[in-house]
Amino acid sequence: MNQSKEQRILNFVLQNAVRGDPCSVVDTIDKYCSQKEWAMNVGNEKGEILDKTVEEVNPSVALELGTYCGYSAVRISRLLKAGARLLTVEFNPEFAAIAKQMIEFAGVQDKVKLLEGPSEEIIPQLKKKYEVDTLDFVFLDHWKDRYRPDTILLQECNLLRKGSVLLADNVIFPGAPDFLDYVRKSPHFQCTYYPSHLEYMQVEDAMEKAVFLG
Ligand SMILES: O=C(CSCCNC(=O)c1cc(-c2ccc(F)cc2)cc(O)c1O)c1ccc(O)c(O)c1
Ligand SMILES: [Mg+2]
Repeated sequence: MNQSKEQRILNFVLQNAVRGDPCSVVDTIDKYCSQKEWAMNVGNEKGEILDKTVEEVNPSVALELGTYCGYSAVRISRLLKAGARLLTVEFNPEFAAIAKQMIEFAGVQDKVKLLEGPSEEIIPQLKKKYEVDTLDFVFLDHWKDRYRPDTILLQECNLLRKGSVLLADNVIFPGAPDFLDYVRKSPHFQCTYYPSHLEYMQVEDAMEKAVFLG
């Protein structure tokens, strides 16, 4: 049976990146996806905005919605301090299987917990089943029409505290207009807009940071 694009990306990493070196995994995925096959990783340009935000927050507990092949899970976890952890949620079992192997090859498996299932089911389980008190950082990169409902769900589940930082990918392309409208109009969020480009393309995109004010 012919391989999926995601399997081809993983194979390219297994054959060309350095095992246990997260930076080489990130660079190798970017090399493949910019030269061979486009894929919906956050990419290096928006990845640098992600890096700066993670370094600024220095989270003990981080959540990612939308793992895909594990590119941003590796990118985020390489910056986490000792003892900090990333919970990453993936809906698609094929993507989750690829991401698991990517995370293990990068050597960050001790920092990353991959949760398979829809975000709307997993978010309400975070406190009791995954022993989360509150989240310091949330990276939204899953279905774009889930950003707004899941942001509301995070608040309803008391998973945000004063200063919790949300960072959303693709707020311009494919776009998350209802999320932007919600956080920018809400008195509970302080928002910052970061213009950028769609990964590996010269198409306009952007990221939005929304800090929870309590
Ligand atoms: O992961 C998923 C769904 S697939 C990934 C979503 N991401 C995108 O759709 C995505 C798409 C594009 C893009 C696509 C076509 C273009 F022509 C141009 C751009 C770019 C991105 O950067 C993206 O992130 C999930 C669903 C439900 C859950 O509850 C859950 O936890 C996870
Ligand atoms: Mg994205």
